[in-house]
Amino acid sequence: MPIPQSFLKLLWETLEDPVLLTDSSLQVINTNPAARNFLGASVIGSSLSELFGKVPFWVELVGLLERGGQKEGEISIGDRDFLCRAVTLKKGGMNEGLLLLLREITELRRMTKKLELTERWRNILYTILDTAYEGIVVVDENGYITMFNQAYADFLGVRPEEMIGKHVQEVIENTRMHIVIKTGKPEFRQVQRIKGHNMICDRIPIWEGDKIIGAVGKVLFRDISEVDELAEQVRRLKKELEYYKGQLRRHYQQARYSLEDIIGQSRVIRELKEMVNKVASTSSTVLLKGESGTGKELFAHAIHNASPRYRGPFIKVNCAAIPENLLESELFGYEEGAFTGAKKGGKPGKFELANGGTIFLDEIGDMPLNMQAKLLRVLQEKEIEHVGGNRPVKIDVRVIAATNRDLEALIREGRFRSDLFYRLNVVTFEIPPLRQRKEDIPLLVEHFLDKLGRTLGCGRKKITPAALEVLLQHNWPGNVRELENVLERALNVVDGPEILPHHLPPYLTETRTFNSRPLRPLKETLARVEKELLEEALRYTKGNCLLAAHLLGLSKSTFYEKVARYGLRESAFREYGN
Ligand SMILES: Nc1ncnc2c1ncn2[C@@H]1O[C@H](COP(=O)(O)OP(=O)(O)OP(=O)(O)O)[C@@H](O)[C@H]1O
Repeated sequence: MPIPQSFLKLLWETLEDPVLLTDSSLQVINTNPAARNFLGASVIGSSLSELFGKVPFWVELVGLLERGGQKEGEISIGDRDFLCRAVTLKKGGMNEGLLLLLREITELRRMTKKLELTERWRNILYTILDTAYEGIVVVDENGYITMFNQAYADFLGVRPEEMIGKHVQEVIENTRMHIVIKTGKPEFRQVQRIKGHNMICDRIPIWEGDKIIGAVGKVLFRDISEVDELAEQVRRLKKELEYYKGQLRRHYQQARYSLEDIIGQSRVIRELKEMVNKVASTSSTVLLKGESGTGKELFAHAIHNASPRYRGPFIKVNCAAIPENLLESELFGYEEGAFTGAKKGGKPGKFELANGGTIFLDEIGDMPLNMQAKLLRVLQEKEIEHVGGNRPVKIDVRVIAATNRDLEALIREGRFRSDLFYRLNVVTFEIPPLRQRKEDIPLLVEHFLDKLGRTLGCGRKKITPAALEVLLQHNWPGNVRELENVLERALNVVDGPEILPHHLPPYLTETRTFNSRPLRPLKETLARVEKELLEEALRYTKGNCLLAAHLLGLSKSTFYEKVARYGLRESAFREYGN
């Protein structure tokens, strides 16, 4: 029996899901009241691409219109999501438009996401529980077990899944979990005897608003005797720590680098290395100048190691890192009772620790003016005075100072004493920035690949000529330190045997690409981009000009005109067929 018209009309009027009818140009020509309520009366006459955006589903609708049949897909309108079923409407064997039935799935999607999130957290929680060292048990408001972790199960010799659903008193001896659920009072660090062991337990009620919904029990240590064992272990480790601290102190009081560790074949580096040999035999004060990361500290070590003092200590002081009020006592030491907090018996300063060796005063340009005066006196008198003391102590120390500041400019600004500058400036090493000795880069790269390969344990990697070229093009404001960091980063991302340009930090390659992009007249560039887009659309639609025109938002005639202008049509059809 045919369905009466009145029934269809009623269905159309009362259906809660929006329904849209379009013509062959995908323009909305009619809707049911639900669609108008949701999208507004102005929806009639608007095109689907305006409503949906040119999402993949819209593209499929264009195809559907040509082929006929039906399709289902997901679309978003505003912040709402819909499942959309599209059916071709036929008239006289021709596809004259589409009928679109929308079903809102926003809430469904939200719930699905929420469920996925809950599931993920549940997995995380279970993993944490099962990898915890402590035994953990969770009970519900009636004392029935809802969670039981692996550690607890191992201790009791049971299987966690078999414990779920049992009453806690059935499973754990001397438990008070069922009491904690009633009192609501947490119990911490309680001793509980289980399987002949004295365990330390926490029992914590779980509240939901003002209602107790369960409790968590934690067994902190498997047995108190373990606490004693741990305490013994801590005592032993402390002793070891003291021993290694001493070793470390001795290590840092020695210069670690010598001349062979200074890599570079540039003329200036060769000359500086020769100079190291010359000045090493004397005790003259040396001033090392150069930007940060150029290798000043390396040279300081090398000078000390090449000198007759090489068996003596090498003490480094970073003048910028020590707070101003501590610098004097750090450098010259203090007597007992010199100030509140002073150590019993006093403390020797860095100059005394460096006796018979070298003191390396790094960042000397940052030394406060009053300390500069005191340092000048030490350099002249070759003796120091403890803070809080009044008898001078003779010292035999070679001073090497370093700075990345322009000391002459600081003198002009009244921030550095000129008399100290002349005292320090006996022998000066000017270490040039890396950008002025780029010929050293390949050797440095090889050196760092060797060194880092060993320390990172990733083996010896190679560098491709293209990646080396990127390094040679860079300006290296951070000098050798920056180069070393860049290579370390590259070794952390490289997975094959060779470092390629894309393993280097993007800031090195990006500037190069930007700088090297050729500038062409705008018209020429726009035409090239337009041609590329037409080709891309034809390729995507496998030569379907109508669809390609739709995709680019062009009328058929404009599209054909452009295709002809760029001589594309024939080649596109030949290559991909229609
Ligand atoms: N010629 C070189 N050969 C090998 N390694 C070098 C060279 N120059 C510098 N380095 C390395 O670069 C890093 C920075 O060097 P160093 O600390 O000596 O620089 P610096 O000039 O003292 O820096 P800052 O002024 O910031 O203290 C170190 O790891 C050092 O070993």
